[in-house]
Amino acid sequence: MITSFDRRLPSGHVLNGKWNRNRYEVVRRLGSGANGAVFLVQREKTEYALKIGFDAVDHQSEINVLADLSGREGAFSGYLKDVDDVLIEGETYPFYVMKYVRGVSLRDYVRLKGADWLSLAGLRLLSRLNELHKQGWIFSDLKADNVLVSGYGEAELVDYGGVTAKGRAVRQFTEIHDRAYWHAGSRTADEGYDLFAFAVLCLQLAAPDAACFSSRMLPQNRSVEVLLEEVRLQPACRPYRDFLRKALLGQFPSSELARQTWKDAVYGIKEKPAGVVRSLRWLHAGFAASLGIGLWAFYLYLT
Ligand SMILES: Nc1ncnc2c1ncn2[C@@H]1O[C@H](COP(=O)(O)OP(=O)(O)OP(=O)(O)O)[C@@H](O)[C@H]1O
Repeated sequence: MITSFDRRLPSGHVLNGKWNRNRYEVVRRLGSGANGAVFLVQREKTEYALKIGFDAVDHQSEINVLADLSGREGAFSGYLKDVDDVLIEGETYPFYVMKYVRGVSLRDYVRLKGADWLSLAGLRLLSRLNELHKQGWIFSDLKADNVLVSGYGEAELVDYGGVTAKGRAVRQFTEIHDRAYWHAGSRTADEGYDLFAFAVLCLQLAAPDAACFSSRMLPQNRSVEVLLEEVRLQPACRPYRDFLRKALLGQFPSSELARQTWKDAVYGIKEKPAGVVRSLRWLHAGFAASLGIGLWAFYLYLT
C-alpha cells in the first residue's frame, strides 16, 4: 500500500523526535498497512524500524504491548527503542522505534528456498509464539506477511498490532487464519487460536492453490473438515500431517507441547536406514550367540 508518507518521507529525510530529541534518517520504506507506515531508519550508524501510527488509540495499544514485552527477559527484550511524536508538514504524528528485523516474508522465504525450509522456520516461529504465550499474550493476527525470515529459518514476528491479552476477545485478525471464520472455535485469545492460525499458514504455504482458499468458497461450506481433508490430500503436508490435524482440532493443551511435537515430527528419527538395521541384527545375533556359549561353558564348569 502506498501512503502519502512515501512522498513526504523520501530516503535521506530526517525525522526529529519532539520530546526525546532523537534524530532518525530515513533509509527506505519497509511497508505499510492499516495501522501505520514502517521505515528503515538510521541513528548513530545503527539501523532501526520506525513506525508512524495512523490511529492514536491503536498505535498506543501496540506500544503498550511492546513496552511490556521489551521490559522482560527473553527474545523480545529491548525490542522497543523509543516512543515519540514527530512534526511532518505541520501535522503531529506518533511514532515508535523498534529493532529492525532482517528477512523476507515467510511466503517469499518458502518460495525462494523450497518447502523443506518450512520445518526450520516453523520451529523457530513456534518458539516465538510460545515465548509470547508464556508472557500472557496471544499474537492473533498470524499470517505470512507478519513473519520475516532470514538465514537458516530464523523467523521473527513483526506487527504487534493484533496482540491481545490471554482470555480477551481477538480484535485484529485475517479471515483465512481466523478460527471462527472456519467455524472451528471462538475468537477468544488463547494459545489454540495462534496454533490454529499457524496450521492454516502451513497449509497455505504447502498448497497455495488448495480449493479451500478459493474466494468462491461459500460461507456455509467453511469448516474445519474442509481444512483437514486438504491436509490429508496434500503431499507437501505429509511431514506435519499429525501436527496440523491436532492444531486445527484444538487438541494441543499448550504451544510448548505443540513446539515439541513439531520438533519431534520434523527431526525425530523415525526409522533407522535399512543398512543400519541389517548390521544391528547381526550384532544382536552375535551377542546372543556368544552369551549362549558363555552360559553353556559356565554350566559345564559347574557340573
Ligand atoms: N521491526 C520490523 N523490521 C522490519 N520490517 C518491519 C518491522 N515491522 C514492520 N515491518 C515491515 O513493515 C510492514 C508493515 O508493518 P505493520 O504490519 O506493522 O503495519 P500495519 O499497518 O500494522 O499492517 P497491517 O495492515 O498488515 O496490520 C510489515 O509487513 C513488514 O514488512
